[in-house]
Amino acid sequence: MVVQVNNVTKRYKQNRGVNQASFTLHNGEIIALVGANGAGKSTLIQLLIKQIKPDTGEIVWQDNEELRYMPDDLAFPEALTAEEILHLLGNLKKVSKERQHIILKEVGLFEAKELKVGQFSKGMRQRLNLAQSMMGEGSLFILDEPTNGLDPYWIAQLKKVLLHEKQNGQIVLFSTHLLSLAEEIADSVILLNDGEILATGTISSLLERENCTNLEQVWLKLTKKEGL
Ligand SMILES: Nc1ncnc2c1ncn2[C@@H]1O[C@H](COP(=O)(O)OP(=O)(O)OP(=O)(O)O)[C@@H](O)[C@H]1O
Repeated sequence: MVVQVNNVTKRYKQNRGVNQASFTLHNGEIIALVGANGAGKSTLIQLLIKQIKPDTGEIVWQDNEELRYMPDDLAFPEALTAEEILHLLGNLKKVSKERQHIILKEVGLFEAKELKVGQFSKGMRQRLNLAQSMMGEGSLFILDEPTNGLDPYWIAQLKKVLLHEKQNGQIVLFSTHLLSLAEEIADSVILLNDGEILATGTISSLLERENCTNLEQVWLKLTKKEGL
């Protein structure tokens, strides 16, 4: 499956949002969406998941439009347990109990499955958020700042999950402020700044084109933050 984003613009007040974004997403590819606070990453993600509509431009899907999504923050009912929440969502998304338990194990919440979410730490809530996004169908997997609140062990586990999804032929698109993570696991990068795509392409092509040795240098150079 391929997703094409053609000249997509979404303007909020003061012209912020996303301006004339164009790129193509391919199967079996991990794409990192990077950019400063307010650059437009979440806006672009909301456009991709059809939570908002573009003012102009279009997003064209070559195949069915099913996707899975991990928002940057997801409030769960505090009085329910992790198992109950996955069970409810599993019924909606037709995911077997066995698969629900496998996912709980993958995100390290199997032992805590009978604890109420109200007793969860921030990292545990984020892992439950990851778990809900791993359920269901769809060949586009979108994650908005998935490392938020995760400790180094769980960031390492998240990397494994994303690489595994890629091996299964998924398109994995995630936003992040961790440029080293983008460099480590992403095939390509979309660098947003003030709603504009400043650069897009494979990591190696960006490094070569900008004559830089790492993504941080590319980011500082293109966003003109060198020397700050
Ligand atoms: N619903 C909205 N109404 C008005 N302005 C908005 C809305 N959503 C986003 N914006 C503005 O659009 C711009 C891009 O915001 P967005 O949340 O997409 O950035 P981001 O790159 O995800 O930022 P961060 O790294 O801080 O999460 C910002 O200037 C923001 O204030």
